[in-house]
Amino acid sequence: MSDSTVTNPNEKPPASDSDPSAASNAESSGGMIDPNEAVSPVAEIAMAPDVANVRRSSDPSAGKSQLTLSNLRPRMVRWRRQLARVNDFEPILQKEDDATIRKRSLALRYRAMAGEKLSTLLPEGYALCREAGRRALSMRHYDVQIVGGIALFEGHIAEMQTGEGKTLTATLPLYLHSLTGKGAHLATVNDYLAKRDAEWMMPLFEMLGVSVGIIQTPDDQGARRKSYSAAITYGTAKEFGFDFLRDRLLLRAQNRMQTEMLGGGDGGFSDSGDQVVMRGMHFCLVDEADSILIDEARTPLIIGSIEDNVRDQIIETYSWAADHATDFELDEHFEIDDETKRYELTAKGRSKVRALPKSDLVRTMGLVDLYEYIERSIKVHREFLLNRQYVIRPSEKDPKIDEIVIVDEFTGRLAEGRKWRDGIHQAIEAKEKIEISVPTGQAARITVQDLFLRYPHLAGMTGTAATSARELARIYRTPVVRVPTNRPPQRKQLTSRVFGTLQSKFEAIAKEVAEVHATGRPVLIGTRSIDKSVLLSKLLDDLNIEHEVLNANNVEREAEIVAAAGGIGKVTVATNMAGRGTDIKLADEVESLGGMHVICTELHDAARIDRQLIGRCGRQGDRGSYRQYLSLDDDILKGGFGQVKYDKLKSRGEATSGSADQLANMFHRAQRKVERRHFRDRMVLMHHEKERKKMQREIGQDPYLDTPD
Ligand SMILES: Nc1ncnc2c1ncn2[C@@H]1O[C@H](COP(=O)(O)OP(=O)(O)OP(=O)(O)O)[C@@H](O)[C@H]1O
Repeated sequence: MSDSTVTNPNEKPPASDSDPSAASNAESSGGMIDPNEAVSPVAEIAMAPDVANVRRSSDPSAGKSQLTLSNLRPRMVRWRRQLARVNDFEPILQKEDDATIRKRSLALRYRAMAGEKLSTLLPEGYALCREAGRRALSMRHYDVQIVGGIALFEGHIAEMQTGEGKTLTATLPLYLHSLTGKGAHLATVNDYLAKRDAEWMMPLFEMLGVSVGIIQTPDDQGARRKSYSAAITYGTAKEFGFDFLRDRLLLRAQNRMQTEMLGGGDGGFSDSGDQVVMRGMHFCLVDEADSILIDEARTPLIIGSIEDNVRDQIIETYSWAADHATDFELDEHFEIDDETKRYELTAKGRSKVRALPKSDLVRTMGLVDLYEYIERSIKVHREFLLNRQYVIRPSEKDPKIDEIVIVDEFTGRLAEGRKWRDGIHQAIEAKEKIEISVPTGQAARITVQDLFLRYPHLAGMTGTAATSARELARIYRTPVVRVPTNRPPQRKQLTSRVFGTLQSKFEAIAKEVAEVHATGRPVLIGTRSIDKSVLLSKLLDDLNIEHEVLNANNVEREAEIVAAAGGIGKVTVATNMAGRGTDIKLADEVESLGGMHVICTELHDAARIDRQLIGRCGRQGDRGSYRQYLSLDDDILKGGFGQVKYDKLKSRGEATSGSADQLANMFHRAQRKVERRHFRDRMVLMHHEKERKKMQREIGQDPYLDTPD
């Protein structure tokens, strides 16, 4: 394919700022409820519809895309000018053949390598990317995507509604930054998405002569090195972090850290044969930025080392505590602090611990430690439930051994390779009577925050950053801008329903599913845990409604289930793994029936997770609707208001028949409380990490390698 049949009549500069047809901010927020909307420091861009895409065959007289501004911030004026320059290139590039496009790309690379500023190369670079997208993928970057791409290049977090094409937008800053030859990384949440997005966008990059590498968890060092040597590398945040740590350990072993730390090293080679895999950190674009930069920021990435000589003693004490955890009664033997959620033994509880039978090994443990083991074990027995927070499955390394795999609350996926901290993971293993993986000491660790702050150029994309805008700006110095949708969203919110108990709520949900199902519209139901997805599935079976269940237990079939979920009459029950990165394509007839209907069965700890699920419908301006179902025994009420108030609400719920929809706001209040608590936790973690690093630097240690447990 060389010459394009599409001509571009855009010859005039874009229209004025005050275009009345510009999409309003309300439209650009997707009509969704955002409790923090009023206070969120998110910059808004308002744009007129990108007529060039729509016009292609139908309206040859349509003018150039117009960008209007909701305010006159200088950066937005600049972005508008840049968009105009990108658009100016379009008619020229469209007339050129593939080889010329590639030559142009090569010329840009030489200019970038010669030191020309990337911002000067942006208009031609983005226009080339757009042209390559149009030819190789049949997707021409919309104007809103170009502006999103400019915001990303300038180190922002771009909030783009779900389904607006973040994958394609990412190609713009990745391509531009790759020109300097220092490597551009795209960090996403899991291997599946890294591979899918890279392979999807590959033809575009190939057309521009840009190499792409993909990092997957099982890759060996050789494969990793090759992927990092590509101009653009897709991978998960976790793998980027582990590779950074492994390289650092290697460099220290080879005594090369000093130069590295002083900035002299370029991550090159060693004499001993072993080589680092990364070639430094230059630019990283973080997909699902809120999830990676905020949710995951709480768990540090750790590489273990050194066998612990008191391992046996520790293992035995975990088992001992697990055997006795249920002997302890709330209030009599232990208390739970409402604010901190800490479990603390009472005087009576402590004396009970002292009186418990103990083996010789357990007896040699300090008493204070024994109290802690018991407190932790009680907590685990009460709060960590099989098939909710975790599943048990044969270990990948050794299938004869079972292991605990965390179900990520935020993504609904199995969080491979992750462990709870502070002995929680081991206490759960003891409770489940499987092999206890006592930590072996840390060789290296890094928090997600530190990892990304090491990139001199950082940007992010997300569907739902508004609620985290302050935090993102504060920690990463990445301002959030909201990019409007290409077409006005048509997603309808139906009134929330509140019920007394989970049972009555689920029955009402099943009824609604049956009603919508009868119209032929596809229905997607999101549940907060695997066991609830199973419960709902049983209810649907009772009503003879054919459906699919998508949860962390059947991840192999995910692609197949998702591909079918938008078909006529399809019903899909999913844990919130369907909330991210899943593009559900609607069958043609579905749009005229009203699009997909999404049912949220519970609020999540963070409002943005709910918004992710809702974002499965009404994508790219499609029609769609959603409804939130709640009940007085929902976990969010316990998290937000504490056990005592929760118990009261629960008993009130048990006495309630029918619905109590007027209480819906209370649930959102509870959610905001939980969000605030998590925010405080993250700030405390950040503060401690900062102090620790400062102290270690003062005594000449490496904060990533010389890590206390
Ligand atoms: N410029 C474009 N032209 C044509 N189709 C597009 C364009 N941009 C995006 N799309 C289509 O929009 C759909 C959504 O894209 P994508 O999966 O990248 O969205 P997303 O923003 O990542 O959504 P989510 O937040 O749900 O992951 C895809 O089917 C893609 O093909």
